[in-house]
Amino acid sequence: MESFAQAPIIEMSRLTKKYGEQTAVSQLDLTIRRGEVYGLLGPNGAGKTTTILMMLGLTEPSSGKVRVCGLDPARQPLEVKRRVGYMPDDVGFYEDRTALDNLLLTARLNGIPIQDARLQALELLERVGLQHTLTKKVGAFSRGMRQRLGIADVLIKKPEIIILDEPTLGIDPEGVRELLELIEQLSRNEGLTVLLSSHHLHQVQQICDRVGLFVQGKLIASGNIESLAKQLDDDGSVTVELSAAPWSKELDERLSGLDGLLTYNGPDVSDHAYSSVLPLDAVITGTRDLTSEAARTVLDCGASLFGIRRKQYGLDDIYHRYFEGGGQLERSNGIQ
Ligand SMILES: Nc1ncnc2c1ncn2[C@@H]1O[C@H](COP(=O)(O)OP(=O)(O)OP(=O)(O)O)[C@@H](O)[C@H]1O
Repeated sequence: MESFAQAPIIEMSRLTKKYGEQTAVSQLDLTIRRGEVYGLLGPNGAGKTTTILMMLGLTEPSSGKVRVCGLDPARQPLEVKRRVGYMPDDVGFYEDRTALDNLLLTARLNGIPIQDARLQALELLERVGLQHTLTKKVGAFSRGMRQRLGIADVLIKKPEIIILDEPTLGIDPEGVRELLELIEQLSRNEGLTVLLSSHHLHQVQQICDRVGLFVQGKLIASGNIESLAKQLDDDGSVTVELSAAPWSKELDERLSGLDGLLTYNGPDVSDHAYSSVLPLDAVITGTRDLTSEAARTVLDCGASLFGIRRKQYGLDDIYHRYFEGGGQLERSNGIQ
């Protein structure tokens, strides 16, 4: 039986949104599980916001299906709104009121009794690190403080899912780190499902369990970083980078003759450089991992090994490969 933690909480199948002739979201198949932190990653105009609006019932799909907590947002928007907290990229507050006042207003709109609301709001302000700003008007808040208040504002109605559109936009690095930590804690400690839309690879990589890459309305890849890296590296080849000295003709020849080698990119050496004590670099790609054989070869040739590592693909490589290589769009079939 499927455990609670793995139960789907958001399901989209063949979800499509057209604006006139333009397809903003095309045939989207995606399932997000309870408690997951999922990152929607993609350039401007990729369809991230349109997807979010369909989940919230704020725009109707042209075709296909979306279910949020088992509900159809187009038919049951209020039910969905009760369960989902949405923080747009530019949160609006009453600027001449305090953070506490703003939270109490949101609580009132959500039908929370005033006594409970006050306690909850104070607790939330502490949780997002705004407990020392109780008398300050929101108009005087920094962007980072506003975003933290935005998170408290979506949490006050105790949602099952929070959707954050570019939550770290315009915040300094320290503020970003704190905000990401807060989001991660919310998911880990309280089982909250988090959907995060972003342009920032590194931030998404830090806290998301899985990432979906959107390009031109299509979800072209989805998975954890490891599985995306595998998709990137799907011909099974392994690349090893090494640094050694002194370099010799023998070392060159033996490395380029390794069994299972696909490509060898040795240093550009002159006779003089062969005797250099400065380490030189080589890149070896094989049909399998040649790290230990390459290391042994260096030592057998009487050279010192200054470094050797199997190349690991990060989200950066993946992002560039998918976003800059139109040819990769074909891989979109059958992802979950
Ligand atoms: N109300 C609308 N009417 C017509 N076209 C729209 C409308 N909303 C969005 N679009 C178009 O749909 C496409 C997807 O836009 P969307 O805002 O979903 O992208 P996005 O990935 O969220 O981009 P960004 O990162 O800039 O917010 C874009 O080409 C956009 O111009």
